[in-house]
Amino acid sequence: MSGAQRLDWVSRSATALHGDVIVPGDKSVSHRSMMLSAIADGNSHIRGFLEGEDTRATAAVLAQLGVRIEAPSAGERIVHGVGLDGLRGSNQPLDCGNAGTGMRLLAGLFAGQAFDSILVGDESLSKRPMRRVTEPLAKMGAQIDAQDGLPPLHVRGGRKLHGIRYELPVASAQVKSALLLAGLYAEGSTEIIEPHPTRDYTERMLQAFGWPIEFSPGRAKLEGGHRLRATDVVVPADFSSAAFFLVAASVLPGSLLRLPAVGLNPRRTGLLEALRLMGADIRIENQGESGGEAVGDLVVRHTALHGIELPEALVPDMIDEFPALFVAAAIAKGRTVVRGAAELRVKESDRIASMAVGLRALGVRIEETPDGAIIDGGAIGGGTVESHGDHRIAMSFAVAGLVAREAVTIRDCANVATSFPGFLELANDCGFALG
Ligand SMILES: O=C(O)C1=C[C@@H](OP(=O)(O)O)[C@@H](O)[C@H](O)C1
Ligand SMILES: C=C(OP(=O)(O)O)C(=O)O
Repeated sequence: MSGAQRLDWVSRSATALHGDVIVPGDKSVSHRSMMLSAIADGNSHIRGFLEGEDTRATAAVLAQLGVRIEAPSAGERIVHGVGLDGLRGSNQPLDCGNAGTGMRLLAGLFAGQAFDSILVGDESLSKRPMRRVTEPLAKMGAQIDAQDGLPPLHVRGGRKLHGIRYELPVASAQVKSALLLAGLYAEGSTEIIEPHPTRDYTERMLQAFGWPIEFSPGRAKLEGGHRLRATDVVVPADFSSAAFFLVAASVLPGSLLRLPAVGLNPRRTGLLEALRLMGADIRIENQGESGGEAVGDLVVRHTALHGIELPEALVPDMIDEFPALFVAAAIAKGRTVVRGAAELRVKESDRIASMAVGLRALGVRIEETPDGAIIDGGAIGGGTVESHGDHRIAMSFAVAGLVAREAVTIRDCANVATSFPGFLELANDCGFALG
């Protein structure tokens, strides 16, 4: 995030990780729960809401547009829905912070409003491609102005939207969700076809709020002209946050961790499969359902990992877990090859480049390819690495430091608060030596 908040961490080798680690609420589900509650009729109660900067930015944008949001306790929100057409325009820019999910979904939601909105973001978000949403939204009749396809986005109000059938060129739940949210305001039906199924939280949550929607893996279809009914939402723990602990306990000898009640939507758990292919010992216990989502306790024990050729089909199901996977690969015995993951280059940082530069600084042999990397595992040395303003890069190098021969200094870690407030404390509570 901003230069004024620069915060460096040092991660040192530790003996073993033990205990229960309760990770915070899911970021994707939290964003969506706030957006749908805001435009529903009636009051929705959200539990497990992620108190991260990304999801709080989404809540602040909706509050700026006239939605009353109460926060009776941490992770709890009561959202007084204003109905589908109840948002009121603001003459101030709407700040999405660091959140690609926030900006892209809100662009879809605001495309059908009567008022203009200007969506802005921080330095990292200001470099992220927005044509993937502005172009298909324009096909629906929206007008969104951007310079070279980058934020700020000026979403023009008062446009009449119509549904489209759209085949996504890249697997992206954010693009799919932006179009579905615009589809609520469109005449006729909006149908999205995906090249590979992506997380279906928007579809499930629309259904929970009473909007008729057809969906199956890789396809979703809805029509305009209905209403959303307020409902209660229980947000599961975020698998992407759990991921750092899955890798940490897998690579550090003697470790045994339990991560209770983690969301296990199959479109999110690709890393579980990848780590198991590498030899990891991760079990699921107490499997059940919470708020319509599969949840379970993840129990992870140290085992020696070996390199793999990552099956490309797993890529969309673990799209946010590659920085953590790269660390596992750097420690595993043998070579790991990742292909088909070019999307990593347009996240909060270019995650292939950020990891390659950082791992090389720690003495790891890694070769970048346009859509992945080839990593030769072995010992990790110490050194200094940059987070590149990217929360997942920062946390991944904190994991690398656990097994490094010397201390690993990670520059600029304040951004961790975007998705995982309290990471440092939780990590140290289970045995990290991070400060
Ligand atoms: O829909 C979502 O909540 C998300 C979708 C993914 O992005 P893409 O849609 O760009 O793949 C993911 O990387 C992001 O962290 C959250
Ligand atoms: C890519 C991510 O989020 P977003 O696109 O919302 O910034 C992430 O959290 O890894």
